[in-house]
Amino acid sequence: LVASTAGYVAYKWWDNYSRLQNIPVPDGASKIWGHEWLEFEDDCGSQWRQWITRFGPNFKIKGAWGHHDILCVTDPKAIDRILCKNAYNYPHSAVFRPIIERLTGRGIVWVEGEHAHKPMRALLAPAFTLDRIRAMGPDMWLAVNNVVSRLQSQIESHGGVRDVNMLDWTATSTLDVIGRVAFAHDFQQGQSPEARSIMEGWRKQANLGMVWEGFLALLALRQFPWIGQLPLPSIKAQSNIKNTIKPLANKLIQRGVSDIDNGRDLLSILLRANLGEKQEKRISDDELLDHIVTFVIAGHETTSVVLNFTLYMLAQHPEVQRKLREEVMSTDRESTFDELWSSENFPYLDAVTREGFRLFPPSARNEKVAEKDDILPLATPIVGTDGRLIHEIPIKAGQVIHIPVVAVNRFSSVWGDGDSFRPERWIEKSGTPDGKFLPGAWSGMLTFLVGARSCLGYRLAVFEMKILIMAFIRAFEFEVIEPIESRMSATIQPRVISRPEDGACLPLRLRPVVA
Ligand code: HEM
Repeated sequence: LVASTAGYVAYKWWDNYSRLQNIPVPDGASKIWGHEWLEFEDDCGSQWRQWITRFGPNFKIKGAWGHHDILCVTDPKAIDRILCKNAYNYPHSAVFRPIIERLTGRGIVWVEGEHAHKPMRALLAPAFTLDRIRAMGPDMWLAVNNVVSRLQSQIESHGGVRDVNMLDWTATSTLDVIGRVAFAHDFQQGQSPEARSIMEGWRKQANLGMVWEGFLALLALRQFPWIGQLPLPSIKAQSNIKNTIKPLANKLIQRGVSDIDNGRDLLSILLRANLGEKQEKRISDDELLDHIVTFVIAGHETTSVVLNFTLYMLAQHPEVQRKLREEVMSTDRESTFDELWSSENFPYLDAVTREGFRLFPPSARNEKVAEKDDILPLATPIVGTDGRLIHEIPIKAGQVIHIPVVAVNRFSSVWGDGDSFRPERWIEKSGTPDGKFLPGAWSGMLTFLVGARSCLGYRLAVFEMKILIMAFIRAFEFEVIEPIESRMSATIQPRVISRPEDGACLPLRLRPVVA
């Protein structure tokens, strides 16, 4: 026993020693938690930005519980290698795969490897073309208007001003939109039992992810993956959303072909495409349902996160809010995709939307693991611990890599005043990298990632966000009640600084807009 323990410790030491030699490492690592606790505690990338300022765009951090060092990468050429040029060598970390399977089933976010992922993406991509998204406009407006009207009536019945936890309303509106556009389902402004169950399930997961216990649970799963197979209530709860959505979508499939002939929703589009395929190339109903669950999960929480923080920013910056309202009140029409997609008709709405997506990427950090040895080229050489310049970083198989999306999106060297909410930068164009910094990434930012596994629904998300902001700003004035911080969880969450025990929360004061 002693000999094998000593052998294991020696192997772990050598494995870690032989990785990432000469790469700078910040001080202040805990013997037990490495730097991972500091990373977890971070408020929207400030810790990463401090490390970047001190050690340059690429450095390593110590892993918790003796895990090997983790490489943090923000160099654009290295990111291009990981996400674009050699993307299939960098799958999601093994910890997340079972969680993704429990959440969504074996859909496109779960699938790994070029041979499995590429054909699946080719199958789903035609559901997200410009024409498809264009046709979803009326359904999106219907869902958003219903939620806004319900909120208006509540506020009127309370005498015209009300303090509201906006989290409830943003989650409701994005769930209602995705219900309609993913599988023609009406979640009844968050009132149906299924909607309540989905939203409560998410809130619980988000709250757990923000606290010490959630951090510990992830470390335990990484160290002892078999824990994920135990019948623990918190692990079983991860399947609740999938188990709620699948029967609802299945009903639509069972209604038969005639009903889906003209459907504009993603399920009808996929069903029609599937029926057009030769028998041997068709996918099963079960796989189709996994895709729909994936769309609902990928599209619901993410969009509500960006909307939460954008509304908070607007509440914090009344002058921006007033200017935006002036612009969106210039018409009371339900603007179409073509009117909203380009920046020409509503330049300020476009600028506010981009600024929200830039500052608050729901997935603040992307984690990848190298499958095979590789070499990461660097756009800018870094100074190694021995003082010499490093032009490329050799990567060993199994290396865990963090891409701190939120820090990349806020780089002051790229964006100027990167931490400030300043929509004007998109109008002046002076403070935007115009796609030169990360070629191919939407608006030069990493919010939707870039490359082989970038977001398939980004057009839908941007269109939806503009409709949501337009509808809420036309209807209400937003005021800050208490200062909010942003916390890392599966997606970033707002929390009242003075009341962390409340969990995810966004109290705002709302007044109806008088036309
Ligand atoms: C604010 C809104 C959204 C953001 C910020 C966002 C962001 C992302 C990111 C970062 C990924 C990559 C995940 C990873 O591989 O680690 C992703 C993938 C994906 N997203 Fe989105 N997303 C949003 C909305 C949507 C919507 C509305 C849909 C569709 C209904 C959607 C569908 C997908 C799909 C299908 C993938 C998997 C792509 C693949 O692996 O090939 N997303 N999204």
